[in-house]
Amino acid sequence: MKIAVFAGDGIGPEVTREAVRVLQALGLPGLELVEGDVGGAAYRKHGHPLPQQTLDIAKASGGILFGAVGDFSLDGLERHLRPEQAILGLRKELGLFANLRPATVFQGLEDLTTLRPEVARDIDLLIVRELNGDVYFGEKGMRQTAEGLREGYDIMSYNEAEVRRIAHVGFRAAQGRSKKLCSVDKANVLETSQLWRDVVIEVAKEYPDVELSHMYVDNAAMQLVKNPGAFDVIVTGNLFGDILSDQASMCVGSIGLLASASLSEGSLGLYEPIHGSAPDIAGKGLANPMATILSAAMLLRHSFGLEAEARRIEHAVAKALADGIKGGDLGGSHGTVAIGDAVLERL
Ligand SMILES: NC(=O)c1ccc[n+]([C@@H]2O[C@H](COP(=O)([O-])OP(=O)(O)OC[C@H]3O[C@@H](n4cnc5c(N)ncnc54)[C@H](O)[C@@H]3O)[C@@H](O)[C@H]2O)c1
Ligand SMILES: CC(C)[C@H](C(=O)O)[C@@H](O)C(=O)O
Ligand SMILES: [Mg+2]
Repeated sequence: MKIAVFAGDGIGPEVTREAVRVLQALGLPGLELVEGDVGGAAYRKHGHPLPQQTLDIAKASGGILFGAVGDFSLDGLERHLRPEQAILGLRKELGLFANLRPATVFQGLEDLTTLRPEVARDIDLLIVRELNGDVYFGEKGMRQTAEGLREGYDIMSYNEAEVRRIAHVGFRAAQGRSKKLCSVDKANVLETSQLWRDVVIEVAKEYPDVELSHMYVDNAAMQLVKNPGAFDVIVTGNLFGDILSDQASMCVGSIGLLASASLSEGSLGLYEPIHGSAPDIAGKGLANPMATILSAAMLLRHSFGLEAEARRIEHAVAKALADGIKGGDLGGSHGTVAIGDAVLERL
């Protein structure tokens, strides 16, 4: 089994190292890890955030473990050379259109959240985020208005095929859980969202066992804090899913806990924490690697069908948390390596 490891920038290499140690400790037969450069690190070395050799490594692998990209000192580069283009390029080039971002409160650890424990207690939700379209990939640029003012623009659009394929992912995910799907949009204002809603309603006819509801994204942001336990599966577009998943992470406890899977039509997937390169704590050994370790579990489950091994990792993380192993993001004092050690001890 060949796994590509793209550590990236900032805390990316620190958290990825711990996830790799966990993968290695499982004794998986034929495990082969192949490293590749992405992000600002790749730009500095090769002049591009997503070099061809990295793409080749990705395509030759069965799954990709990704750290994070982003380097503020490179934010002045033309957009196509900025570090973030590595992750955007991989998602697009590899057809990784379905982003699964689960947010579940760890049992007995309701006090990790900044919400009141009785509000957070029931959180067990899954955000299904479309990852290949929306305002992220539309035409964009800078121009001048007739009055000579600078104007930035980004075209938001979805076609019906793009909405249909992510809607199916959402409905199937709901079928495997408690059969409730909430589609989040902004159909009261955006044509993109009206089409989204129309198509989701059409697809719903194929899933009579799933209860479909719709919610505007502003209300969804509010309900995620008011009554997060009421959500099961949320299906939404690229931009709304990005924002709501960071919010959901804090409902659970910390952005350092949330893993993700970005899936294609085939078995190739990319697995990464939902957080970024965290330049404010990079290089200090302070980052919580649990989100990346949990992403490695998702990799084993979704790309290699190794459910038992995935659960071993998830139980070890939950046990470490229950035993009081907490990073600074959770008000604790354990560093990156100490958290990795603690998970390894409990595998
Ligand atoms: N998929 C990705 O690679 C990805 C995702 C988000 C942001 N980014 C990039 O990362 C850079 C920083 O962005 P940002 O500051 O908005 O978001 P961020 O997620 O990097 O950090 C936000 C806050 O959360 C904290 N944090 C994040 N991960 C943590 C962890 N594992 N443990 C403890 N604390 C953690 C950070 O210290 C910071 O205070 C930017 O260049 C951005 O574009 C990349
Ligand atoms: C780094 C950025 C391009 C990325 C996104 O917006 O998708 C990140 O915020 C994420 O959540 O994975
Ligand atoms: Mg994000």
